[in-house]
Amino acid sequence: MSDRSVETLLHELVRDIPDWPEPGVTFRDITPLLADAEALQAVVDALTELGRSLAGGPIDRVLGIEARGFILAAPVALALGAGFVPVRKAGKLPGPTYAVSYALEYGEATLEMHRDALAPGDRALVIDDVLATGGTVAATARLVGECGATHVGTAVLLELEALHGRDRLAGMPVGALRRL
Ligand SMILES: O=P(O)(O)OC[C@H]1O[C@H](OP(=O)(O)OP(=O)(O)O)[C@H](O)[C@@H]1O
Ligand SMILES: Nc1ncnc2[nH]cnc12
Repeated sequence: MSDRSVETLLHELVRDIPDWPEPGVTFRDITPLLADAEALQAVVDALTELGRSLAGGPIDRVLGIEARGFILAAPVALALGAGFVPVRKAGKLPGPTYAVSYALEYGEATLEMHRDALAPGDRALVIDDVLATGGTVAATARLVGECGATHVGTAVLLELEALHGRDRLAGMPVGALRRL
């Protein structure tokens, strides 16, 4: 366990990259945080607890969103004793999928999930690194709904409040370890 709080770790170890991937965007780079063993353990523990409290009940599957979400969601799934489900960018999953297209802070994307990844009634927790415009989480919640499963919550490291993602996710249980 780190002596530094999760808030402090996120402050110290997430680095701002100005004008990347395009002018006007300040990219929040989590790679220094991932490279610090204590910090990585601390944020995985904190996301696990946040996810548990958002869900307020059983969690059958933890969904990780490609690519940075994968890194955090798999250890959270292990900690919760739940299975892991990858939500991938278009064209990467081999089986029949559901697909949803959405807009990002920088550009557009399509997310896919295997149709049989969740059974009707499954309770799914979503884990990602950054909540920005909310498009990614909204698309993922739609994929969960397509399976007849329940989105019990989304937990992220960072919420970029200026982009008002939470407005788009009204009514969904969403939590962030740090708000910027
Ligand atoms: O709230 P939004 O505006 O939808 O943005 C948040 C998403 O943007 C980033 O993913 P990106 O598509 O850049 O993928 P990456 O993890 O592969 O870098 C980030 O990891 C979130 O998934
Ligand atoms: N500014 C940002 N930094 C890192 N990831 C992001 N995803 C969307 N906007 C982002």
